[in-house]
Amino acid sequence: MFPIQIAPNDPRLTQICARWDLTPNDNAEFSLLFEEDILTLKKRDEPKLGGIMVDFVSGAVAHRRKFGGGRGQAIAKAVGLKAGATPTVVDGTAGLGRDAFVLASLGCRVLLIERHPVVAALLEDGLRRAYLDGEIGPWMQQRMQLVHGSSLEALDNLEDKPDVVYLDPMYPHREKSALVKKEMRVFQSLVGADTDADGLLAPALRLAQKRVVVKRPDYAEDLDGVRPSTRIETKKNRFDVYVKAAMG
Ligand SMILES: C[S@@+](CC[C@H](N)C(=O)[O-])C[C@H]1O[C@@H](n2cnc3c(N)ncnc32)[C@H](O)[C@@H]1O
Repeated sequence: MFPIQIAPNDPRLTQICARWDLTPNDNAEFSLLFEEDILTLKKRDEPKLGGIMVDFVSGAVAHRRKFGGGRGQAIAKAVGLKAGATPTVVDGTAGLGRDAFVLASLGCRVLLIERHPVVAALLEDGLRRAYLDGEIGPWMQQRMQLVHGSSLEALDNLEDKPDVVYLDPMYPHREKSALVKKEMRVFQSLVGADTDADGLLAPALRLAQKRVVVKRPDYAEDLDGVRPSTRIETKKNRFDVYVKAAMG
């Protein structure tokens, strides 16, 4: 049960609490509210940080889909997207679904697994609105599906083996907190560090047919101390690629 503050007279929030096992609590650190039909999370004592929400239809994520470099992006190369190869992907650490959305918008079918109930609630709300959108709704319904649970178990229980398992666990930030984007600060204080992330690599390698891709900050050590087959570097991050078989 995760304690959360909600507006008591909004029946949509009462439903969300029941569905995601959230406990309405007036003194909770975080509050959930609808802002213009968008489920939003705020840190109660730090309103200046603003809210976090999932919006695939407009805003930064939609902008990146339209103008963000398509299959030339590092993440696309890392999962092996190329002419004639559009891999299926399990995103084992879905978060706010941004990376998964980039891959889905490039044609990949992505199963998103998220264990934090509040993050999963925000993600489901973002998917609900995206599924209804006239432009992206039809392919979103086909390509992005959410599962709530821990990938530490779920990866070993999936029947359909994807080409790629993608992992982006939380990593403690090195930058001074003032430099971390406001939205990221709310997200980090909600989720914390994924200290058990090393345990994801082995089940990911068992499940993926072709490769496992791990997104890491450039200063981070290898996941579970295992050296990848290759690395794709970006300005702040790198994608560690563990190759099992050629993309074909
Ligand atoms: C850094 S965020 C991922 C951000 C995501 N790549 C994006 O583009 O929005 C990491 C997320 O993974 C989730 N997570 C960590 N370990 C997990 C596990 N074992 N199973 C499912 N979700 C997990 C955390 O709750 C958090 O929401």
